Amino acid sequence: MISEREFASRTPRQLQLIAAELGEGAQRTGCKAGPRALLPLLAAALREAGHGLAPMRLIASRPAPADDKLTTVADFVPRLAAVVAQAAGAPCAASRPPASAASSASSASSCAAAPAAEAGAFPLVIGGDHSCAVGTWSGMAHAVASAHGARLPLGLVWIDAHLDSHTPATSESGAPHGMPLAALLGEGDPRLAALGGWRGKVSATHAVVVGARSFEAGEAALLARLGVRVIDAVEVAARGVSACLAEARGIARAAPGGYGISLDLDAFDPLDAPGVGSPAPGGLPVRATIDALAGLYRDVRLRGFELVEYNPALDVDDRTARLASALIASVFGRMSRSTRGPGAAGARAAVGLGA
Ligand SMILES: NC(=[NH2+])NCCC[C@H](N)C(=O)O
Repeated sequence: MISEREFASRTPRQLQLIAAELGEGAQRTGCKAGPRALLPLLAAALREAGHGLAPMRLIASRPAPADDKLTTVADFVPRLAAVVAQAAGAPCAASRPPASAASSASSASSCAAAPAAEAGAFPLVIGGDHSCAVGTWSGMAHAVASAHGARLPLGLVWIDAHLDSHTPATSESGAPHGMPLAALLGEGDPRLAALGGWRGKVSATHAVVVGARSFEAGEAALLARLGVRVIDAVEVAARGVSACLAEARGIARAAPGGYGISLDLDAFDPLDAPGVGSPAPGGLPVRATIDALAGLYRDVRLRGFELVEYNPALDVDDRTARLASALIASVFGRMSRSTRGPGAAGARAAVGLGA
């Protein structure tokens, strides 16, 4: 929960919903259908919370040989990065020379919509498998670099059952959705890690993983070597999700470039969120997590939000979709004086949790 002071200083920004239709980063490609299935629900929840929405932006991965997932992802990621950079307000080519292929793509596409882009919307990216995160946060880092004239690394709160911190050298599955955090920290395949010609869009000292419980030794070793704080599921159970998310936010929001939140729906228990690409038993308590994220949109240092890995084919009675919609209603809900504001209460009601 953010302070009243942060709330008061928040300049309202238009929300830009970006659908990242990417599924080839995972072994099962069903998350590609996630954004289209979720967006009507999420848009309704956001409108109900009083948000004006910029026209929705859809970006899809192109069909590619099914046997080369990394190529598919590496093709998709710069396009998503360009869209996010534009939404977040990176200036167009006329005002600054492009520093990279990604920024030049961004510049070209942003000029058409320059007035909206200059205002700087708040990107809300809906995946897609989690490899889309490389595009989301690289694009955000580009927008921040353009605005500040310097490459300021971002902080990132990574809420997930997995660490997603493999490089191709340590991954057993070879699936890119197990690699995005490593890439954003500057490690692994240069097509992802050095997108736009530079590495380290996210700073290791300002990156935090919350809820991890399913991972392999190689990725855990990488995060330990880099000094990334990992608050695993055991620690969350011991300390409570609210305290853990508050700590994570404290670490991330001190980053020079501001911070983002990337939330994988598999962070929740498969009983609460069955419609995900890679379910892992255990998980964050739904009600407490939704409450802990209430009103976060108004944190002035929060640059964007990402929700990923919804697989509609595996959902049961729309349980996961309703959870996602309640979560978004809470994050983007109106601030109230108490931590149990209308956003959080409405969110709980929407997932059948009562008040
Ligand atoms: N974004 C996700 N669902 N990632 C799951 C990754 C699972 C496993 N660690 C792998 O690398 O294949």
